[in-house]
Amino acid sequence: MSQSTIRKRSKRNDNTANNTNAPTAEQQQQQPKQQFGGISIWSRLIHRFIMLCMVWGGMYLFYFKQADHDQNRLMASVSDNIVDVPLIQELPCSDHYVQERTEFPKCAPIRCGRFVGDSIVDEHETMELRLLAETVFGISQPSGGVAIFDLASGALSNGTKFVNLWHLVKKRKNNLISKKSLDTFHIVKNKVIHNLAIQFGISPDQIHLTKPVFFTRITDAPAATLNDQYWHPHVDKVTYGTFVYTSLLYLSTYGNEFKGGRFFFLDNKRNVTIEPKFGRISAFTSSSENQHMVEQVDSGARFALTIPFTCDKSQAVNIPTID
Ligand SMILES: O=C(O)CCC(=O)C(=O)O
Ligand SMILES: [Fe+2]
Repeated sequence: MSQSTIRKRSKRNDNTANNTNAPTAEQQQQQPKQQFGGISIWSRLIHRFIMLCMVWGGMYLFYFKQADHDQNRLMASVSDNIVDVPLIQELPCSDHYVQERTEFPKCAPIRCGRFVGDSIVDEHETMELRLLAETVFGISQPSGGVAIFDLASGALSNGTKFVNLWHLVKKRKNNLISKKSLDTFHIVKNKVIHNLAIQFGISPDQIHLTKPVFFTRITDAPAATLNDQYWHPHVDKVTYGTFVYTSLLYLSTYGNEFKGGRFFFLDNKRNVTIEPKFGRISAFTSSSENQHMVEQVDSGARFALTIPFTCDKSQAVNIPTID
């Protein structure tokens, strides 16, 4: 309320204080005509205008929040700690599974979707696999921003090509991979299978590891090969052929060890974001209901392990053993 209004009001109060009796008809006629209940018409107009602005502002904010909510949803942020029960998003399955359901009824998904869990794999297991990745990538000199090591085939990025690490290990030319880290991998894989079976209503003994089972280290170095262009939207079943379930174990933390590099599910009306976090499992059915992409890494090094599964035993792979 303006100061002049306050002044006017106190003046009026003074007048009434002096007059103990009700105002005479003459006095009433002298009252300013533009006052209602003691507030000038201007004050009322300003008051109404402010109220209107507040209502419009509120509606505008609500609309924007709603629009943002429709376009993007942060499913799992780094500050979230998803323990005990995984966070699940169920989705209608794509038609891809129709044939798989008849061929592999205990493996093809009955329900589709995705889940995220931060306590499926423990800290020691994650650390063991992170160390494996760091050791292996220590001898890899990729030409671009992506270093890949496929645990199944042994292929390790080297320049614009690959070397076979298993050949080197078997020839005892190095001891980069220990039995302990491979045992840890199998423990992690079995934990993931257990969770996939629960979430997607399948039999744990009917899904099989398929290739490639790969570690990645992504930096901001410019792309030199097609493999380096990891940021394109894709559907894993189309890209890799045999995937029915994709699981990812993050071995480093977004915002802490690297910038950029978030994972986005590209749903019809919105993106659903997973922020990679050390020890976090993100798993999903691999068909078009889960189209996704990885944001470009701006700085630091992003480590992850992809563990994919198939229903088709003929597409299964074994990880070599070490004694
Ligand atoms: O590393 C990730 O978060 C996902 C990688 C991915 O989508 C892929 O390799 O197909
Ligand atoms: Fe993918």
